[in-house]
Amino acid sequence: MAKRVSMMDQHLGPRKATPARVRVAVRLRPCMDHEDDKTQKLCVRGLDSQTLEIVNWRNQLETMQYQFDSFYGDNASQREVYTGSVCPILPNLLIGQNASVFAYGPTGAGKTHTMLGNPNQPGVIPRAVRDLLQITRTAASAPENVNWSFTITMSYVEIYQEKVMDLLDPKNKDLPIREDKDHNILIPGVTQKTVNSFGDFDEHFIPASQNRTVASTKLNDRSSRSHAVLLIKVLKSQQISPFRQLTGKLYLIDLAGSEDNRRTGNQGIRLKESGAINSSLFTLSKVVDALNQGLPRIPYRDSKLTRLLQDSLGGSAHSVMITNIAPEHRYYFDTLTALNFAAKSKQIINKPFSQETTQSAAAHPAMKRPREEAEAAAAPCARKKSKTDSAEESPSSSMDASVKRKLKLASLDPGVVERLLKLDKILTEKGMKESLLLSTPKRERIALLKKWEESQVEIEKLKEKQKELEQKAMEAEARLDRSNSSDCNLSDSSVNESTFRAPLRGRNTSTAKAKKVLRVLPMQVNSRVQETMEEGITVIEKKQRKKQVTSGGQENEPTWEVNMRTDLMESGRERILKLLNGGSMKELKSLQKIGEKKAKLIIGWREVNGPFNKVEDLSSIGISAKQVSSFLKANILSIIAS
Ligand SMILES: Nc1ncnc2c1ncn2[C@@H]1O[C@H](COP(=O)(O)OP(=O)(O)OP(=O)(O)O)[C@@H](O)[C@H]1O
Repeated sequence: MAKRVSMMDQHLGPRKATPARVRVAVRLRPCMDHEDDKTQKLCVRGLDSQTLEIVNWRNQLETMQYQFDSFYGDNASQREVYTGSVCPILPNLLIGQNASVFAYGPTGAGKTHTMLGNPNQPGVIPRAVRDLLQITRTAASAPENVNWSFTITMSYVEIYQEKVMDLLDPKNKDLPIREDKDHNILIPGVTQKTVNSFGDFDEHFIPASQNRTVASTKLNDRSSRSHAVLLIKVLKSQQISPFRQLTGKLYLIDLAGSEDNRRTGNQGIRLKESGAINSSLFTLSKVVDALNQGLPRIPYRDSKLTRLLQDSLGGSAHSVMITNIAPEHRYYFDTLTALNFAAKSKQIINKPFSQETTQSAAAHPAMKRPREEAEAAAAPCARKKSKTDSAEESPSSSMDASVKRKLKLASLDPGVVERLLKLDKILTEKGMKESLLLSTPKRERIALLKKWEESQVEIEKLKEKQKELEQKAMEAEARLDRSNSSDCNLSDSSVNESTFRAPLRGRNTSTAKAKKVLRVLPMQVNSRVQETMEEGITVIEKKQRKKQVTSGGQENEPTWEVNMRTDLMESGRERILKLLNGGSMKELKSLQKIGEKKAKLIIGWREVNGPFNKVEDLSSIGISAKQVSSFLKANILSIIAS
């Protein structure tokens, strides 16, 4: 669970201080004009390490003075700027606080030079990364951090024409910017690379920088056409319970310069880019004004730039703004605007807090036993970030990856594998090879296919065997019927077994184990008595007094009389009575000649009057004596047979 720890709560000595103001530094670039013109055209000069003056355009004989946290003159080195303004905020990252450094100023004033520099004069970005690596290494070896580990990751994006583009993976275009419940600004889906050494950083950063949109204008040969944002995350994780995690984020931002298009000579796409740049910088200025005036609504959402800087301006970060200015007279109004913006920005108060989370012991990887790890890996939706590359908050990509990694195919049902194979076929046909569900190593896939084929053969064999058994059962039955008919010389009008309901209905020709079957065989008209398979039971066809012919001209079916041993009759009667008094609806319905309606009547009667004393009491619910008698006979036969 994430929790905010305010600076007041931390007992951090000097850092226990009050909310942090945005620190503003101004850097004056050297004059780039010809030597001869220099003195005449300069409009700004430094007075000390914090103060500078600029000519008052209303009165050339006057100057206006500005004071900032730091002022770096035209001969200040990259190292001075870095150590004076950026280096002091880096330790905050190790205690889970955010920091941001952004270079602001008109086009051609030296923002990219300050942030990036060149191989001979490295700027803020390479210096900060190098120092962070060093600081975390030192911290990791300190005795108080013996149970902590440190991880550094990087993401790099540009905001080009109001679109967030992933410079580490240019395919990732127009990424969203979101805010989590703790008001942290996130870029879901942005590429994140782990940085273990400066070599790692170079490897990712250099090609990514080449992806940044740069073009030539009349004021700058290599003018940035976008705002570039490098995000460095420092994760400090406790390796023992309670597994605290501190996440500090450092934003290093090289803003595009404000442009006066009468002087840049921009046209077409350059003009469009310039429009987007100026509009986002105008929103930035509105945000600063709103913060200074304490307005209830700060228009962060009016541009992608301000949305991304929400943490840094009036938010949770320790922020440093380096305002770059140019000394040449032709830049006068740009410089004045930049200085005024810087002056009002320094009044902004941020409220840094530590971003700390704790993981339950069970959830921490160190506490997972191998089996739990395997289970976590097998869970299709489980999210596990790769050690080197990952996408921040990217549900779809991580889901795809986890499905590929975590489908434990060897343990899948062959039917599932078959369906997956079919799906893969469809995906392949649609050209979506990267989404294949069975993207597992070839060896494993072949083994699975083999297993699946074997299962199919096994299923076929079982089906064949079942057919054979059914055939045999039918033949045996036919043989029995033939022998019965020859022995008894019986007619086709034999009593159908279906006359006996549920208890006898269990006869299944396909089951190998034959059920006990009662065969009631009709006698011939001459009243021969047939002993049934059950000892003591005889079934006799009643002598027909007269051949009855129905109105339809059909002969009536013969009726039958069952003679049974008295003791069998009595025990059957007892069992039926027991059923009548205690049987459920379903059990009652399983009795011969009892349907739903009668079963309901039986239950209702016994609820009101108590148990039946004898089966004949069924007459109380409207069953005639004759019906009771045939009910008894039919059911006694069924019960004996079952
Ligand atoms: N302090 C400095 N020392 C030496 N050269 C500098 C300094 N600052 C800027 N320059 C040079 O000035 C030129 C313009 O600088 P840069 O490209 O950094 O400007 P920018 O503010 O980033 O412009 P844009 O907004 O158009 O991208 C570059 O050639 C750069 O090397």
